Amino acid sequence: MNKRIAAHLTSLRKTGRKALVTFITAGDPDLATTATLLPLLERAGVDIIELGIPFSDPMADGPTIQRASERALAAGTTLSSVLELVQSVRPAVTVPIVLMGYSNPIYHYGWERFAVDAAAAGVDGLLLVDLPPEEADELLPVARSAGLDLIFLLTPTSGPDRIARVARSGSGFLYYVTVTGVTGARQHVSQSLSGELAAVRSAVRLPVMAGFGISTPEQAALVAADADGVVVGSAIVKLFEQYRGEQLQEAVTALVGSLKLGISHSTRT
Ligand SMILES: O=P(O)(O)OC[C@@H](O)[C@@H](O)c1c[nH]c2ccccc12
Repeated sequence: MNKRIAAHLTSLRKTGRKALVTFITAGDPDLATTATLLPLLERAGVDIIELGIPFSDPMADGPTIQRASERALAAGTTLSSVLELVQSVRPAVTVPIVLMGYSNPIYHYGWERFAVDAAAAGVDGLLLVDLPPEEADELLPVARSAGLDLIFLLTPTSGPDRIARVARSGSGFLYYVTVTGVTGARQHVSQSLSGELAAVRSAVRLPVMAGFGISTPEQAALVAADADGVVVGSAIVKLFEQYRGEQLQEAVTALVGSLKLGISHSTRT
């Protein structure tokens, strides 16, 4: 269990607040921008930072995040330089940092070496999109001993056995993917989401963060009502296609602020 994630989510729950989790790709458009944005995201109100490790074949990502990965790879971003970046910004960022990625680069880096190096850099959690609990037998023990939470995904098609398996293997929080398909802003939140989230939350002890397709404060408020927090990625990453420098910082701050406000108006527990 990672102390930073558990402490932060417990304090939110005790004060009846919902978490805002945001995703950006490390190295998009360069690592200097990422180093500036991580403390800025915390100041804007983000509770957990998801930091994407750019990958050449991001099969779970829609076009917006695919293009972010391409920009980061074009800038020469590597797994090692992402870990160095986290280490350099860690003193300025108190909220948890969760690395998001695909298992291939981590496998080549070495499961145990990665868990040790990531924890030493100040990473709090890891979500590997294409590594279900059944294939995490090597990573789970070394992540646990390094104090890294392994976060697993649930989807609308996850049955009771799957939910139990993911809840047993994962720690920190569970990620509920609100729609079937890839990441990317959607027009509407699924009508069945509320019931699905209620069912998952009653079956697991871990906090449940819901993501995919959330791009407006209204959508964030709607989803937050039935989850412990919401995840927003593409709507933020889209700003990287339009802005750079100070303008990007202002745009990210404004969007995060509006999402945070939307979630704070969210009702129910
Ligand atoms: O981009 P969206 O639709 O706002 O969804 C969040 C998502 O981008 C982020 O959590 C994420 C980025 N890459 C992923 C791969 C799998 C699951 C989740 C992710």
